[in-house]
Amino acid sequence: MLQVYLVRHGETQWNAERRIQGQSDSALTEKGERQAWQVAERVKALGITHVIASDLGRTRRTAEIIAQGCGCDVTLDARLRELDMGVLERRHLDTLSEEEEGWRRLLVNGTPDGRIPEGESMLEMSSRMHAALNACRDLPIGSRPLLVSHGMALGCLVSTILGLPAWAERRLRLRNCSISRVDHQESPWLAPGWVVETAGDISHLDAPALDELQR
Ligand SMILES: O=C(O)[C@H](O)COP(=O)(O)O
Repeated sequence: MLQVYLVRHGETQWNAERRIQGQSDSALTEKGERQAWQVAERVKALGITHVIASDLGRTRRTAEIIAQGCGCDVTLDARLRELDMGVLERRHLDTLSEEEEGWRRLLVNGTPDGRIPEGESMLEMSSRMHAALNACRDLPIGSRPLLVSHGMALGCLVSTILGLPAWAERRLRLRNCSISRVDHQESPWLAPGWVVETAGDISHLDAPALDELQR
């Protein structure tokens, strides 16, 4: 059975500042680097064969550290990027106007094509995240990949695997450098396809980790 590990990148400067990142980027903090090393330590005995990461800087750096621990190379896949937050990227959460907050609510209130102006919908993100996950099934038999991605992107992926809507991701805390695992099974009785084995595990971290909402 194919097991795929899902890791959210380490804490970044903008995570700490509560600044919206989306497909913009900021560097890992010292804590974020340490978190990535703790993931590497945790997974190095799991027989990871591939480390595949969103091509944004924060996920690439996290993946480089994990790959060093696992003795793998890093492969980049832009489909694993965070939601494109359009005109609100780089903005501090506490500076948003009522109208701008309304745009964010469109993402999570079930509006099918809800999006921030110039941004991406949750359905569009869900589609590319599933494509990236399903690409793991084309890896050689016996592969054990680890994907490095982002809070909303991974929350949306796990939620939709569970049969929840893409916007349910707000109900699932995936903190910085949390580890989740999804398995692909063939059993027709036990829901064939992807199943969630674990979600949001942070037991390997030595200090509390941020959720991007920080509330
Ligand atoms: O700030 C954002 O865009 C998200 O809420 C969190 O994104 P991240 O998981 O890439 O930090």
